[in-house]
Amino acid sequence: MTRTIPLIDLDDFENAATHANFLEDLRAAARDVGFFYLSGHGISLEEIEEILALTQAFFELPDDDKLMIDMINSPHFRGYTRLGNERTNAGADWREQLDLGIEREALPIAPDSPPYRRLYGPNQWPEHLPQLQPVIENWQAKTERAAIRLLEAFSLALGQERNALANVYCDEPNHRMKLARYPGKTALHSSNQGVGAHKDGGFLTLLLQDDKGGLQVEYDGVWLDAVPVPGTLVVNIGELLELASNGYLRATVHRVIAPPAGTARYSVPFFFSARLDATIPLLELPAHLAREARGPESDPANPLFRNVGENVLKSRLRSHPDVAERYYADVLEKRRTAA
Ligand SMILES: O=C(O)CCC(=O)C(=O)O
Ligand SMILES: [Fe+2]
Repeated sequence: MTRTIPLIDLDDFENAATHANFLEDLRAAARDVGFFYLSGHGISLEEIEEILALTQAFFELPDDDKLMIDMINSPHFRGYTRLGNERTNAGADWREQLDLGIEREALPIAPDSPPYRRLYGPNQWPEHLPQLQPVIENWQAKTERAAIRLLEAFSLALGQERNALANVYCDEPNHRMKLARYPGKTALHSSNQGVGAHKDGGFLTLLLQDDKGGLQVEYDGVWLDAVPVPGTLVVNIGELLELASNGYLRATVHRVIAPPAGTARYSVPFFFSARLDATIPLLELPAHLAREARGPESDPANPLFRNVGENVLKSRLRSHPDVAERYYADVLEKRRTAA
């Protein structure tokens, strides 16, 4: 049994000489640890440095600038979240962040529209950092491309057609991302929780982290450190891929430990999901893989929904109770009375 997080090179996918081994390594990495480092993702070191520098510049803006784009202004869960205002696994997280999604107009909402339609809409951009928007849009395009290539590779590795999952993201792939800053511990805040233990809700997460470390992956009952590897992204499986593969692949539990006093850690997670109106298919696995599929995990505290919009909305409502109360009171009320 390995106890290290493997490295996968996406360039090996398109190369006839390495294609078959690549698929086998990908399947094994995703099945075993559920986390891997990714190179060959098509993003240059300059682009990585550029987005990390702008992430830092964003958090160095005066508080007033950041609070002007507070997430509480946005029914689409876009914008700035102050330290301590986000919750994971019933604890307060210790990071500040800017949440971003696909830039588009809000959809018209009718009384019987599914609530997840409220998730579509514009971002909130900081007025005094105009360089940010083009850099984010470039990052979204590049990571989306890498995520789609990976999903194609996963489909093949699971014995499917290359585009077996395409109809759940085609035309309208959906994703969200954030810029995050984890401050070091202080006398006032000595908890270890940067972000509490959780699974990601989408298909795949492609995360850029700086060189500080602190990301940990649960593997066979122990926490493994996802030690930073320069130039790579860290990829993990989300709940939608767990559902599609009938639990053959598992959405991996992970967390972030707060950095030591006097330092800060920056990260840029990108969460690739699917059309919000899509339903996740159950892939028919070849017999030798189907035998090893455990079924999706059933956790009453975290139900997994095949309806993409519902699954995405579930984690948004849980992470940002203040935004939920303001714009989704009707949904919360319905869930309370149904419970
Ligand atoms: O910042 C990180 O390294 C991980 C963040 C994370 O797991 C998340 O936002 O879902
Ligand atoms: Fe996560």
